[in-house]
Amino acid sequence: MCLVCFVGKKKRAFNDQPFAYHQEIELEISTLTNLGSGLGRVPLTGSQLSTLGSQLTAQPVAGWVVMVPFTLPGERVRARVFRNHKNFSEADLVSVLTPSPHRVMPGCPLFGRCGGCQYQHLAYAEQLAWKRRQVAELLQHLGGVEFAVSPVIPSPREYGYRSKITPHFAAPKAARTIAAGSTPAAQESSVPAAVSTPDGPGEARASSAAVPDWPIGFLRQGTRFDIIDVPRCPIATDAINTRLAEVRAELRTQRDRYTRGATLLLRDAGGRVTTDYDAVVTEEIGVVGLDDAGAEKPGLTSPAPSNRAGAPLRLHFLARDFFQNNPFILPAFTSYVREQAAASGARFLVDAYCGSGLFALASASAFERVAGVEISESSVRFARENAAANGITNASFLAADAAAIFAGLAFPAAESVVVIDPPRKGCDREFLQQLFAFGPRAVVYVSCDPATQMRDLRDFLAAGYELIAVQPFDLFPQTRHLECVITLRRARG
Ligand SMILES: C[S@@+](CC[C@H](N)C(=O)[O-])C[C@H]1O[C@@H](n2cnc3c(N)ncnc32)[C@H](O)[C@@H]1O
Repeated sequence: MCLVCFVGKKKRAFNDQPFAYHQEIELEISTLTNLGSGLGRVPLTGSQLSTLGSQLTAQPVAGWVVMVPFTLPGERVRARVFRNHKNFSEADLVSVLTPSPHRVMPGCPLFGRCGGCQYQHLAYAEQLAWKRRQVAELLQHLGGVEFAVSPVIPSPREYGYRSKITPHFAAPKAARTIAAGSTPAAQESSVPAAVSTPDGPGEARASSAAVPDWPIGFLRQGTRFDIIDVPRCPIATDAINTRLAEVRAELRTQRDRYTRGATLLLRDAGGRVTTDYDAVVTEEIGVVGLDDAGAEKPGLTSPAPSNRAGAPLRLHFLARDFFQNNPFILPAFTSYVREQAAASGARFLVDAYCGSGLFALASASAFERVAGVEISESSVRFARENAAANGITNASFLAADAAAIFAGLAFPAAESVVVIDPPRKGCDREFLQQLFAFGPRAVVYVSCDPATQMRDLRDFLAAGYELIAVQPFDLFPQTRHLECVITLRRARG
């Protein structure tokens, strides 16, 4: 049998093997994927196996893989299949039959419908444990090494930490009155019915009636174009949420002026929120690495970075440019990078992909000289200004592709450490070739995508570097994202 279902705006034949469209199945969730979805296996019957026939690349010995977002390891769930792939199926959660002891009430009424968060239903300590495990698995599968991963350093704030959000809206004319769960995309993957409690429908279903006809918010879970209205985002700072309410009200009064969709920026720097992409904002990396009793927080072995005069770093940058989005963890994060770099015994530091100078300036007091490279000219302009404004005189910055830093670099390789913090796609080949040709004594590789980081790790190992430390940081609580810092030392060559 072949149904036709909607995928985005195109009609596509539904592959009904091994499950029919919207067939309900029961399964036990065994693990979480890197995308934050629960994964379980369902034994197939002999006739299902023979119908699948040549489609199978391998016999699903342990059972057919089914991904069910918003479920947790150890849970038994009922799920509704909405897509079959070659080797796995995707299904929506219908109900949790046996809940995990780690299931908690999500902090956001839109959890499960908004595509932004994946883990609000999982106790924070367990989020950290799973993220650590995922780094270990990526190390093994993509990096090709078994190595002890340190416990994930938590964010001081589990909610209210994000200092930047970018909500979207479509052209008002294109927007139409929709009922949650009734759009084509939502038909394809309907809203999970029970993301909060095992037997309760949760807010997601309860609030399905009132949907504004001009949503301003984030992408709906499981879609690429459908925007869900988000009046408040609990992972963003309070200041952002206050401003968000004002911005949304202003937009709605001027609705007729918009002929196209757009993406808004709300950037909180020290409690002041701007929506102007070209505004100059300031972030202070305060000395907040101590808990209320004055003890150091786990993971911090020295005070947060400061300039040579001992004052906290104050960094300026353009609101549109890159800056880390969780300022509360930055003292621990930048201290760790500086300590790892300094522990190599190097006298010189290169900060590749340096943005407005975060790691170079936070580490400058531990080195004779630091040099940064960054492709964004405005970020480099601010990195230079930030050095001067913080009284840092041993830092220089180059506006160029990262690979360009090595030509003419006056630092001796044997006395140098390179900090790398590339975009999600990881390091460019050209950059790695130049880096290996230079051959610094150590590398501290910071990444917001451990998958590309572990892919690059193979090249480091092949080039004669050995892995010294793997330290994840949770910059993004309630989401599947994490930051990982790996330290490498030159072993030979
Ligand atoms: C993840 S951010 C890190 C920025 C900085 N380390 C920080 O933490 O604030 C990556 C940076 O790499 C820059 N970038 C992207 N491609 C680059 C390239 N080919 N060469 C140099 N910088 C690049 C981006 O502009 C961005 O500022």
